[in-house]
Amino acid sequence: MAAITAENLTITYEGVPAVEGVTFEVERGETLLLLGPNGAGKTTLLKTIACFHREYRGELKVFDMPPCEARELIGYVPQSHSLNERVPVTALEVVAMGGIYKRGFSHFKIPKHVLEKAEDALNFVGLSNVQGKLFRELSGGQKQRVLLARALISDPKLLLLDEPLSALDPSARAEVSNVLGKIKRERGITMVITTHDVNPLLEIGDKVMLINRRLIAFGKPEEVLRDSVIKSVYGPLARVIPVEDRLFCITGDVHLHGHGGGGR
Ligand SMILES: Nc1ncnc2c1ncn2[C@@H]1O[C@H](COP(=O)(O)OP(=O)(O)OP(=O)(O)O)[C@@H](O)[C@H]1O
Repeated sequence: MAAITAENLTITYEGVPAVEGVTFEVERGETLLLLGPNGAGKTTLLKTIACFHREYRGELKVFDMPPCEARELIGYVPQSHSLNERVPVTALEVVAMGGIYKRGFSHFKIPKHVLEKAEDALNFVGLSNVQGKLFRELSGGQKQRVLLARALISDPKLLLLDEPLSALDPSARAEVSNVLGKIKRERGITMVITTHDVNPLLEIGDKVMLINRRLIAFGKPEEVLRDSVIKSVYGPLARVIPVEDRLFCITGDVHLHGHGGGGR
């Protein structure tokens, strides 16, 4: 059974399509990198898989169920800067909240077993040393790892991550990519990761999907990341450069940060 199946999927906002006629499948345990320019429909597709947005036609199944029936199996990791940071919560409390909401607790007393799971999750992402620190005082890379821990606490079978590397410096990007690799290797969780910059994630991506409202290309990284495909979406300056045994994809402004850095 596939983790995600979409067939002729069209997603609309008040009747206007943001994603149109998309067909693809993600196998269990696979990591899919979802790539596309601004406004291509990446977040819309992710939110629809997560059951946050429900206006679609065509077929969409998550573990063979409609997305809203599969919610307990799905972890969603938003962009870290989309969180309200005025509330003074600690890293540990942010992680524990992932367990509380899923289990339907209505009051803000975190049960001991949830706190223990939160500690384990923070340990898994390498952040046990900051558990008592305020979330808003953490670095960008630490915040993103806390959000990963929060999603992991409810043992999801599918993790949906919206631009987990955006607004991070190269060393923080490497930190977060390493944790994503660990989640894939040690937990075997299926992941869909939206990104403008595919380069730091290529090591963990089994498949790449390029969309621009419609599906442009879907397949293994070396099948999708080809000059002609990238140029068709990002224009003539975009290109794919083979560097030793890996690919480097330049889709916009050129920022080369050395090995594992990001060209966009
Ligand atoms: N709540 C909404 N209501 C109406 N239209 C929306 C809404 N959210 C997104 N859209 C539109 O849907 C299209 C796809 O947007 P989406 O945010 O999914 O793209 P994206 O690929 O994630 O873009 P970015 O990389 O800039 O985040 C855009 O045209 C956008 O304006």
